[in-house]
Amino acid sequence: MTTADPIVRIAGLRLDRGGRNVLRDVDLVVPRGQVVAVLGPSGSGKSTLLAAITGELAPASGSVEVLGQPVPRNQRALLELRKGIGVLLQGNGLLTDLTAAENVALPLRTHTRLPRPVIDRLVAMKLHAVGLRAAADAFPRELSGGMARRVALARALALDPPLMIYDEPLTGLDPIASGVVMDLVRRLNDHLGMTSIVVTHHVHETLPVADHAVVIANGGIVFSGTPQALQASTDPLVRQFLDGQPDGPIPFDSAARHGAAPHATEAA
Ligand SMILES: Nc1ncnc2c1ncn2[C@@H]1O[C@H](COP(=O)(O)OP(=O)(O)OP(=O)(O)O)[C@@H](O)[C@H]1O
Repeated sequence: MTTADPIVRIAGLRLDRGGRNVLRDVDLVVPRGQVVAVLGPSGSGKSTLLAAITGELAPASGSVEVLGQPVPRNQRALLELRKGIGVLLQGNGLLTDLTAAENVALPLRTHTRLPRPVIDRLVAMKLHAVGLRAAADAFPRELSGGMARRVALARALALDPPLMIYDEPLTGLDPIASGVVMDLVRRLNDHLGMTSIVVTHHVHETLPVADHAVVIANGGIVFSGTPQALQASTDPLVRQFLDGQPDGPIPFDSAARHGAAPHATEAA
């Protein structure tokens, strides 16, 4: 892979879940170094798109290339690729009986054979990067929601992944903590030379730090462009989502539009 190659290249992608089509005709290129916001209403398929990028979900058709290679179906090759993808999930996933430092050390212990002093040093660096070096010995229950999210971020960064994926990084955070996390997303992306994909419905907190925005609705990408172009869009679909209007071209029950029965797990 050369430095000019995109980090993610998706072409003609169709994704199905539970026998139902969720996304179709998706084309997306994420250039190296960018922060790309993937926006869209609940249930539009944002997490489904992430699942295709991390190889959890195989395409029904089309192609997904990540870090210069088609996402492998072979488990061993997939695990290798995933070492290059840091993922921050909305639930944090911190282990409650381990300290912040021990949580951050986990991926290093699992995936490397580095000696203990080197791991300790790397953990201190990652905690420092998220402004939490002083909290190294704290347990997750002793941290605020924003601090716990930053520890989870430090853990996702542990193996220096070239690609970071954030799935709803602001869920449950107050406006101040949200600002801190989004600022970190941008600064870490630039300082550590990463590329970031941020899936969220927190439009107003995310657009200021994004280089590019994509809006998913009604089974596909309905907007792709700069945050400025998104804010200026007059497309009724985009406006309905941005302005939070209940009535418009995005149906309340998006499954109904596809002519299939809503899935049992569909969010209310
Ligand atoms: N494992 C699954 N099996 C069947 N259907 C699924 C599965 N996961 C998601 N879906 C369906 O796929 C559609 C898209 O879901 P997805 O979670 O990707 O949306 P989302 O945009 O990430 O939503 P949210 O913002 O609420 O997290 C929904 O209709 C959902 O019910």
